[in-house]
Amino acid sequence: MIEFHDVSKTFAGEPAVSNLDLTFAEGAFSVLVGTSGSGKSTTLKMINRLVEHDSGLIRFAGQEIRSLPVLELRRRMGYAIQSIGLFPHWTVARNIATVPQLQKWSRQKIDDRVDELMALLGLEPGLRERFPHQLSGGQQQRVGVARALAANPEVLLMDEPFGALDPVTRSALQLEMTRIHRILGRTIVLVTHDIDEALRLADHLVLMDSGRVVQQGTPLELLTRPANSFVREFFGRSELGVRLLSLRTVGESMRPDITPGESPLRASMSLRDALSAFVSQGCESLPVVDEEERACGTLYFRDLLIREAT
Ligand SMILES: Nc1ncnc2c1ncn2[C@@H]1O[C@H](COP(=O)(O)OP(=O)(O)OP(=O)(O)O)[C@@H](O)[C@H]1O
Repeated sequence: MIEFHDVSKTFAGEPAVSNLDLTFAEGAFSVLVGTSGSGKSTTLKMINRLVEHDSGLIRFAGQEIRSLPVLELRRRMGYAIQSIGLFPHWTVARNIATVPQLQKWSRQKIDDRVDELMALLGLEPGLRERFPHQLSGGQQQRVGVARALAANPEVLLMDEPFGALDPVTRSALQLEMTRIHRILGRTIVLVTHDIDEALRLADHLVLMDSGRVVQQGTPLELLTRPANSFVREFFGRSELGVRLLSLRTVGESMRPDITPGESPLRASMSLRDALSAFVSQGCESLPVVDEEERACGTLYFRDLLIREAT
């Protein structure tokens, strides 16, 4: 869907990103993670040409992005950022409808789309005519995401979209994003410096440092097969997430589908023990049995990393 070939960018002679080779697959939830100043935002902004790359090639749906008119490119990509940028004197409904209005959709189609997106993002219909300052931070972020999705973009680009939120609201919105991604199957590229957020959301995780990709792959690959000591130490800091896993059971997090497989987990086991089983077996899902050894569901590795906001 989006490919980078040997892409570099410097600002005033200082390299911001160097020789990036990346593929963001269609329908995948890709997450760029790394320390401050590692080049994550620059990478994201090069996709919609808010930042122009100096060298190399970036393709979107097979076409070199510079061969597309910049407005067309941006119309095909939703963009949601931490500072939200809602228009303060516009209602929630009008903010969400920004792009459809520019594209001159009919009033009815816009109204229907606003209703649909508010429901999708868990925004009460009563908030429709409110102004941004009359919303909580979490509600504002939801409106920002709804606006980015309004015109059915092929790609959703998100730059620290939950950065300013308290941990509980942040966790709730992360959960919403995984649900929305599952429903819409849209290609998402998200930037964060939060390790637990990255592990929870990503299908494809890209770890950056000093403008370079240090390692990319599934979260499980990066956790279990770190390419070097930097990767190991970086994820070592997510110990807190692992500790939290010991508070919850497999039964609470499994899905009801029954899948065949050896070495099943017990529903009463803690997620921390389940994590050890995933790591030692190097697989993405494991069957679950109840106390009578009857198959009762499947635990997916990625669901381990989604914490409920309770
Ligand atoms: N417009 C700009 N002008 C000059 N330098 C810039 C500009 N944008 C980014 N940089 C520099 O490029 C490097 C990469 O910045 P970038 O914002 O991509 O990093 P980041 O990983 O997203 O960091 P953070 O998590 O702190 O936002 C940094 O050294 C930054 O100072």
